Amino acid sequence: MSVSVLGAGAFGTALAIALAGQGAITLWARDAGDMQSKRENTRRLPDCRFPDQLTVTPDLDEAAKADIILLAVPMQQLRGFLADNANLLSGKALVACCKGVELSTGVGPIQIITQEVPNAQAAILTGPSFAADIARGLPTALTIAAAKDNVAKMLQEALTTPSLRLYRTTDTIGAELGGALKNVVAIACGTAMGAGMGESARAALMTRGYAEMQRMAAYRGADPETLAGLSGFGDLTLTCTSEGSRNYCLGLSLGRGEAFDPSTTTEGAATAHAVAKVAKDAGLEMPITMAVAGLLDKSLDVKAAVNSLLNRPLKEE
Ligand SMILES: NC(=O)C1=CN([C@@H]2O[C@H](COP(=O)(O)OP(=O)(O)OC[C@H]3O[C@@H](n4cnc5c(N)ncnc54)[C@H](O)[C@@H]3O)[C@@H](O)[C@H]2O)C=CC1
Ligand SMILES: O=C(CO)COP(=O)(O)O
Repeated sequence: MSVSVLGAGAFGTALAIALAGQGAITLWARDAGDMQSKRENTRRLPDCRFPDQLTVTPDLDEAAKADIILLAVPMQQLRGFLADNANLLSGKALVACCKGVELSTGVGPIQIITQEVPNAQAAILTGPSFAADIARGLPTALTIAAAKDNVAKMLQEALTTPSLRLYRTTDTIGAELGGALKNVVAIACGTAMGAGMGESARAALMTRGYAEMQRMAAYRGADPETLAGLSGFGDLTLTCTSEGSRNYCLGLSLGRGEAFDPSTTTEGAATAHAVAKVAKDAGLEMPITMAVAGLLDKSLDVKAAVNSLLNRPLKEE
């Protein structure tokens, strides 16, 4: 099975490096020139040299010939990218590698793939992993989800490496929501830590944030067990506790009242607004998500956000 990665940000580049150990792999980049000459993605993933089996190309027609295509463009760009290239991608196994909920529609990557490239086999690769860890070959475990188990199994076998271990599930909704929603909680946790609220506050936010994730997942028909796995609990743990996470760092900046580089990919920001809308329309209680959305659009300051959580009516856990 041939594999290509479309999108050469930190994660796409890291996956291409990791999978190059298994055989030839193509990485498509809009701006391939520098990477072709330097054999490194100096901008997004410095100090990780490309193996010989990795070919970087700006030619999408060439890259799209592979049987398995990993889609590593950011979440809010996914639909436009697929719509522009639907003919090239028709009939392929398309694996979303992005995490989030679409701002304009409230849906996740699997539904976007299904809508834009109807006869593709849609899947998602998600779970706790920093790009630099994967590129360096550090031990990592991820979830691969596809609606049909035979597709999930085929992808699990094709994309597992000696250091990257994939678990499979057919619960695509649970897998994509786990990865999407943990980023919103990471922003909340970063904010708490940045504002000096302490480790106990972070633990409370992680736990009650997880309860919100479970609530949204149940509403969307996911299996709660999926959220207890790598995509969900696993990714929540990583992203809410490490400055390696851009979403957590966005929160740190909010908590400290500092500026944050707007060009940084922080999927949790758009997802917070998307999920807040879905929750409001559905009557779901997601107060942490609402507080994060309020912090981001500046309708709440940190003090008001904390008060909005602490002053809620007392309830059973
Ligand atoms: N960086 C990480 O450690 C991890 C990232 N992810 C997910 O991977 C996705 C991508 O994130 P990163 O690679 O880290 O972001 P990044 O900011 O490093 O790179 C994004 C890349 O997407 C490209 N891009 C943007 N719009 C595009 C379009 N319309 N067509 C083609 N290319 C386009 C940009 O040129 C850039 O190379 C996100 O959803 C993120 O949540 C998942 C796990 C780990
Ligand atoms: O998804 C990630 C880890 O699993 C990466 O997190 P950030 O996008 O917050 O950097």
